[in-house]
Amino acid sequence: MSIPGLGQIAPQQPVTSTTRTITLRPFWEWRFEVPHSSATNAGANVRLTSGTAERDGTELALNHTYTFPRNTKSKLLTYTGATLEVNGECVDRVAQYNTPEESPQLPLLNLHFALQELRGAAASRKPHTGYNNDSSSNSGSHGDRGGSKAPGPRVMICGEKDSGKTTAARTLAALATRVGGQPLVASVDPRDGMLALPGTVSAAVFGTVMDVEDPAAGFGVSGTPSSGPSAVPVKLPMVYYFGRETVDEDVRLWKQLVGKLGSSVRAKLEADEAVREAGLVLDTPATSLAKGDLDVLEHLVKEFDVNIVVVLGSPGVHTELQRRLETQRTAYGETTTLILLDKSDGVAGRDRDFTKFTREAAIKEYFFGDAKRTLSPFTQSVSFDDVAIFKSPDGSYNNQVALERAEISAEMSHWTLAVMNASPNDPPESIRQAPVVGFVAIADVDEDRRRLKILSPVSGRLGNRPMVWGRWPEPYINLLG
Ligand SMILES: Nc1ncnc2c1ncn2[C@@H]1O[C@H](COP(=O)(O)OP(=O)(O)OP(=O)(O)O)[C@@H](O)[C@H]1O
Repeated sequence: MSIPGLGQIAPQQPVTSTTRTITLRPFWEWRFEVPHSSATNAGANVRLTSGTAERDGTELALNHTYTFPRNTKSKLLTYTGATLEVNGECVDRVAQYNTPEESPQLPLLNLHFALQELRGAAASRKPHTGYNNDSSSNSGSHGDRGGSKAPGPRVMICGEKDSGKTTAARTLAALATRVGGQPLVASVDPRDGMLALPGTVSAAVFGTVMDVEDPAAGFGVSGTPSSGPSAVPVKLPMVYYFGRETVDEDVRLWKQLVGKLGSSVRAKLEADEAVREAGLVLDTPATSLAKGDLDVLEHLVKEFDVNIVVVLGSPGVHTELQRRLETQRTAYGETTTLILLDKSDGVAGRDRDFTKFTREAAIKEYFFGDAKRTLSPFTQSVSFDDVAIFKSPDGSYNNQVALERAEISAEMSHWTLAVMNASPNDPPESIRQAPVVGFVAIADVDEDRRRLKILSPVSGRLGNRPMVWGRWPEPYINLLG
């Protein structure tokens, strides 16, 4: 049980240049926030000078200075006790717990150990045979594998907005990776964008350490292959483009894309023994008790063969899901276990300015890199008639109308488009549901000469691949400015 607010000292005012020493006892958390209004742009520098500490499951190296950039809200936690040296601009506080049992981290840690046991059990089962995975199948059509051997745990994390879902998913993945596991991690919350720009759903194998300094703590675009060096081994995500902010803006399309992602996940669990053993961690969109939200979660349980559902801080959602899932079985014949965990009182709320800054920073980082690695994107001037840009016809919510070719217009300026792994001549529906190979940004539109200036992370002809112009994230002004 966590006791909200127990022993916390009042938040400090932003400190600009003094170096401070923070001493943490076991299970204490150093909670910090680097404001996006930080004047210096330098962020906060933190050095672990003794003991051990981690950010969302990934350990910090001793005596290495980490820089947390603007717009980071997070915590460093220690299980053993630690001393930190902190310098730079941040608002921080220490959450103190008299015993480990009071820490909101303990239930998550216990969950990790329980998952490790299930992974061990999966390893002792032989992989199943005879299941013919159809990766082109759509939602719900993945068949019964009752006779086959189940993979390791498929854990879905759900809860209300700002309940700590993504942090829990990242921590469980990092802890599994630390003991040599290679779990799949999937995010179907288009607001976040895991290892990809917002507006997407994605999945990747996490078999290596995450980037502690990333504002998204290893889920950001800096963790993917780029033309520059990388601080940590990159992950290779499977990405599908939704192009909307919330699921309810186009439930049908979201379900189709989740179906594609589910097929990719099943194929990966099937093909790779280490991944099969470690299973899946699934991060979900924020949920209320509304019927539509619960339908979304139920859909995910089926699509990803979820056998463990973790509900953070919402007894109502827990009870309702329990009722809905009681009689259901996974494709491996398993029942689904529901676990209700307290929401940590440390989870930070994020207002619209914060999330907008985060999105814009992700887009900028995708093309230009960050303080640690500068990328040099390519700018190409192309005739509009030599590229294939698709969009949904205006007003066509819930996907009743197929994609159509976009007409050139100044409105395209500064939008980010998804480049699809398809041919421009494919049917619009196939284009829409194709995997994403990358993103480009429209830097300028010349309607008179029918030319576009397009920014892309790599060189290469753009006409070979169709591009999709969504409705979200909003255009990022002045990428080249
Ligand atoms: N114990 C903590 N101390 C300080 N910050 C925390 C703590 N736990 C989580 N955070 C931060 O709080 C913010 C929200 O957490 P998180 O993204 O995990 O919530 P979420 O439920 O996934 O949010 P959403 O509903 O928007 O998807 C993040 O910036 C995260 O790093």
